Amino acid sequence: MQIDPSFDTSSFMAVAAASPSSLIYTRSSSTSGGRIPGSARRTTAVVMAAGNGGGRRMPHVLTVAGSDSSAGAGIQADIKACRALGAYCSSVITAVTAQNTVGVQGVHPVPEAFVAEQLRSVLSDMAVDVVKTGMLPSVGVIKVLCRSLQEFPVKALVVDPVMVSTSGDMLAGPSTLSGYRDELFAMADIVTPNLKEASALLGGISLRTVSDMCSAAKSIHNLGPRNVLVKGGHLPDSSEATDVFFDGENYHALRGSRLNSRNTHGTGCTLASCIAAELAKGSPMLQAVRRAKTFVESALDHSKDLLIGNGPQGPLDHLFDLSSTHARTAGARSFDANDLFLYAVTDSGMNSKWGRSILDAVEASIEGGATIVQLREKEAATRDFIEAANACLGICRSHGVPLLINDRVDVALACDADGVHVGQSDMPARVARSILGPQKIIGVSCKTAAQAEEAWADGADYIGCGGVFPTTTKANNLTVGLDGFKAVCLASKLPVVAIGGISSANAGSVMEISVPSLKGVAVVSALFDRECIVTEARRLKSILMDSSSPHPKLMV
Ligand SMILES: Nc1ncnc2c1ncn2[C@@H]1O[C@H](COP(=O)(O)OP(=O)(O)OP(=O)(O)O)[C@@H](O)[C@H]1O
Ligand SMILES: Cc1ncc(CO)c(N)n1
Ligand SMILES: [Mg+2]
Repeated sequence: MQIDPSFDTSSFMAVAAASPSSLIYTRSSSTSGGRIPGSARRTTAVVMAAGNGGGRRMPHVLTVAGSDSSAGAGIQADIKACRALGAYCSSVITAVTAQNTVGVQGVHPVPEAFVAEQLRSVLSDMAVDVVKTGMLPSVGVIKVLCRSLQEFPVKALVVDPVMVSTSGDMLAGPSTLSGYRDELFAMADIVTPNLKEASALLGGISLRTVSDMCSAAKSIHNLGPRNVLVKGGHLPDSSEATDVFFDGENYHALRGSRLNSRNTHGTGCTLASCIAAELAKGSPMLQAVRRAKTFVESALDHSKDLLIGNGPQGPLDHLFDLSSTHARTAGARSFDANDLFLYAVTDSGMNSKWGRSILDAVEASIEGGATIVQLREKEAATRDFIEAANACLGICRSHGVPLLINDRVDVALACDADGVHVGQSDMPARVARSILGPQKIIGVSCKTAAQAEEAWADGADYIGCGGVFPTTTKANNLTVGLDGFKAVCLASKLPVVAIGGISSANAGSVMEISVPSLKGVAVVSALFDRECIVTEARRLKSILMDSSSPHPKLMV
């Protein structure tokens, strides 16, 4: 099987449309003795899907492997890894294993005829792009697979010659060695043995160095596969996890640093599945291998502190990316207007005047009681701004304090901040909302009731209204005064935070306006242009609490 690097889904749809789908299906149901229920209905569905050319196709990997009850390796790893990289993964189960983080307690092979039946079910119907193999417990299963692949050719075949688990337990009999060498390797686009498997395939030779791995890759290449990846996850005394890739001409040492983690069970299955997923997406082989290795590294890194099981070998969390997606989409942080109570807005000029890093300033404001932080960096280079925002986000998240970015929607996106605050001449809130999505917090600076109305219509969460008092922080800033401020608060459908010239001397008079929409005060110099930010924040907080109706958050 040749991999076609130019493979794309549209050309595939054309082939699918041209092939007599119903004929394929009829053939498959007759050989399965008519045991697939609803075959007539499904035949119609296939014809319709192929006929109208519509719908969304996903790159499709079929894994032919064993089930791992601990779900870190085997079929379970393959399905998760493929999905993490955007491919659909169907599965033909060759064996059911009983295993956990201690080791393998039992292996129950699936009868060969039933492996054949599963293969036919999937390959005859589901437009598989790439087949990936894992645990093939007997030479009989290898032969069944070779026959199926001859009958239903796919774009590429990835063979992970699983023989021994990381815990040292046998997952395939020695007779499978001949099955791999004499039958399957010749059909494989890539074979991915670990050190023990490479050694076993080559009669038990010792593999201790990267140079040994290169020789092994060449010898295995002579057995027929187009490419070989000898995995060095178990290379002794190495601070690196180096794999050797050989395409028949060139060797590539794929270096990575070795991560110190208990949770490495399933790295091999994951790597091979990721290669298969990338090939199904159309990547050329070396790129697929590199991307797969990068994914394994990320998964290892994200799973370092995972505590699953009591044995020495824990699983990877393949879907680690879902955690951040979940936090973003499950409304983990929906806007709470009470967070506006003591709103700290940073100022780089003041920080440099007092010789403070932005991070120290933010940390001190939170320690003193700030309930929300906005980073307002007018001069910083974008790269520095993102770096500072990432650091501040760590502090804010650990205290449950939302972090907003002034003006820069791109920076907010880059660091996954909680939202943005935009002024009247910045990006319109409506546009910011469409870019940031429904979960992020958006605040808008408003001086008039009309602007407050527009902010509400644009999907903002709150408005900042001012300058309530004259300020030197913002040049040429029109002061609306306490009366003008109160008028906007009364008109606003959104919660309001007061801003402009607010300090511990006048914060009480602002809160005493006591309009329901008024939720707090925003301060810049009253915190950051003072010697001790913590003290000033504490002072302000107590003034606000004394002069406002009880703050719901503080009553809990
Ligand atoms: N501790 C580690 N740090 C970084 N990369 C690792 C580590 N362990 C394994 N890898 C990488 O993971 C991939 C799988 O290699 P490994 O040699 O562990 O395969 P394996 O023995 O088949 O795994 P399995 O446990 O699934 O059987 C390789 O790319 C390897 O370099
Ligand atoms: C089912 C299964 N396949 C592969 C491996 C290799 O890690 C394993 N431990 N279990
Ligand atoms: Mg392995």
